[in-house]
Amino acid sequence: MSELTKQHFEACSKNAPTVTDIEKQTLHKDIPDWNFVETDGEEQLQKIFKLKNFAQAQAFTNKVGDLAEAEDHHPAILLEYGKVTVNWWTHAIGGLHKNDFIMAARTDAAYNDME
Ligand SMILES: C[C@H](O)[C@H](O)[C@H]1CNC2=NC(N)=NC(=O)C2=N1
Repeated sequence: MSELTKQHFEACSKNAPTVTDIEKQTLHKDIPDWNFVETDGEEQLQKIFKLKNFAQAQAFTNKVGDLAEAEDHHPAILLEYGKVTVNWWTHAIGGLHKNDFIMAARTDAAYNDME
């Protein structure tokens, strides 16, 4: 499990900077299966998770929802049969903050708990 999962979640104001390219590269090493995507001009982390069926995908979606509520930091989640697509970014700054990498690592841990 990535050490990032245990890192402290930082309070993030709308004046906080997005991660630098160097920070991005370093943080990405902990969550290498996540892809950088751009949606509406905002950079996001995205990963597609495979599950056995709809019920499992729904259960995983709920786990991710619980992680989000615990930190008041929310992803976009697309729930499909046997498949969940999760996007993390920080709406307040219109891009990526370290918090998004922490949430991605926690999402991976929640997925590993499903198996
Ligand atoms: C008021 C509330 O704390 C904010 O609107 C939160 C809610 N969840 C959030 N989630 C994400 N991903 N980014 C935010 O900037 C954000 N802001």
